[in-house]
Order: sequence, then C-alpha cells, then structure tokens
Amino acid sequence: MSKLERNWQYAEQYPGETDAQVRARRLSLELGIEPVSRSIAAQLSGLTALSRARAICEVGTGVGVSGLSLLRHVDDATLTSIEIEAEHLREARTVFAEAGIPAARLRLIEGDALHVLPRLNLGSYDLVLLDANPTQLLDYFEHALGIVRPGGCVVVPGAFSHGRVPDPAARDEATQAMRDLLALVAESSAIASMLSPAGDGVLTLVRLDD
Ligand SMILES: C[S@@+](CC[C@H](N)C(=O)[O-])C[C@H]1O[C@@H](n2cnc3c(N)ncnc32)[C@H](O)[C@@H]1O
Repeated sequence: MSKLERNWQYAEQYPGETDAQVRARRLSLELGIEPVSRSIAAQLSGLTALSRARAICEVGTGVGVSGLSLLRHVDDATLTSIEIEAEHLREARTVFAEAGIPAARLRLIEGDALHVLPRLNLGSYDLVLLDANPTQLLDYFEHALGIVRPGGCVVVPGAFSHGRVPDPAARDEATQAMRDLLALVAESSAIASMLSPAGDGVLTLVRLDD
C-alpha cells in the first residue's frame, strides 16, 4: 500500500459514527445504495456545525447516512431531502425515527429531484448536498445555486466518479458531467471551490456574496 493510500485509509477510519449512522450504513449496503464515506460524513457534520446551518437540502436521501450526518451537530436545523425511490424513503423514515430525530425537523419528499428542486425557495438553504443521479448533476447544480443563500455551500460527493474523472480514457456520461461541473466552477468568480480527496472525492462550493 502506498503512503497516499495509507493516508486515505486512515482518514476514512478515523471518524467515529453514531449507532444510527452505523446501522444506516449497513442497511444502505444491504440495499445496494452507496452512502457517503465516513470521512465525507464527518465533513458534512462539520460543515453544518461550522455554518450553524438551520435549513439544509439534500438530493438523494438513500436510507439516511448523509442526512444523519448533516443533522448530527445542529439540533435546530431542518432537512429537506428528495428521493425518487419510495422504498429508500420508507427505510430512511425508519432510520431517522430510530435515531430520535423529530418528524418536524424533516421534510422528506418523494420524487424526481429535477421536478422538486424548482419548487424550493430561492436563496433559503445554508447547505445543499447533491448525491443522486450523477448524469443529472449539472441540472441539480443549476437549481442548487439558486436555492442556496449567499455564503452557503453546495457539496458534491463522488467528485472522482470512482476514480474515472482523472482518467482521460474514461468518457462515460456521469464522469463527463462531473468534469464539466469541475471546469464550470473553476472558472466562476461567483463560487469558491474546494476539491478534497476524501472518500471518492468531495467538491465543496461556496456561493459568494452577490
Ligand atoms: C448515492 S445514493 C444516496 C446516498 C445518500 N446520500 C447517503 O449518503 O446515505 C443516491 C440516491 O439518489 C436517488 N436518486 C436517483 N435519481 C434520483 C432523482 N432523479 N431524484 C431523486 N433521487 C434520486 C437514488 O434512488 C438513491 O437513493
């Protein structure tokens, strides 16, 4: 194992998780859902704590690993989470209930994010997580930039597309969409971008003040 691989593995094993996160992670894997990695989950918890987030939006609930992480340190935040698969959302409801998160703090919306995102209030979210269909990423991002407040952030896990983004031979649609987003934000004077090698890569974008 190379030094970089050892560093990566250490960073993944380092964060502690709640029992609810551990159970949700196990359930995700049983259902074939890829949850955010442990280091990315810890970054989500830290970001919402740092920004004292009160309104959080998530695209791609899965069964709740990222949702639990987003809410972990912010007792008064509410989570709007969009999921297209009814079964995933049903399991997520149970996961959140067993974690003791009051229903009033959750707005779980079943539907296609491309139909739901345009209905959300503009400029009103502190953090938006994009973790659903990677081929639709650019459309999600356009909406996310509209609903996040100035100074808020948009977080995109899977930024390396399973290692394919840095591989010039990889030309699939999801990889190309991620590359297009990386290029778009790199050129933007309205966004501060941070690309971290945690998990499968995580891109954190801050919407700068208007
Ligand atoms: C990678 S998983 C999300 C994992 C979750 N964020 C976590 O860390 O626990 C992607 C999820 O997005 C959902 N999804 C896929 N396309 C979607 C769409 N167009 N709108 C909403 N959800 C979608 C899938 O059903 C799946 O549950």
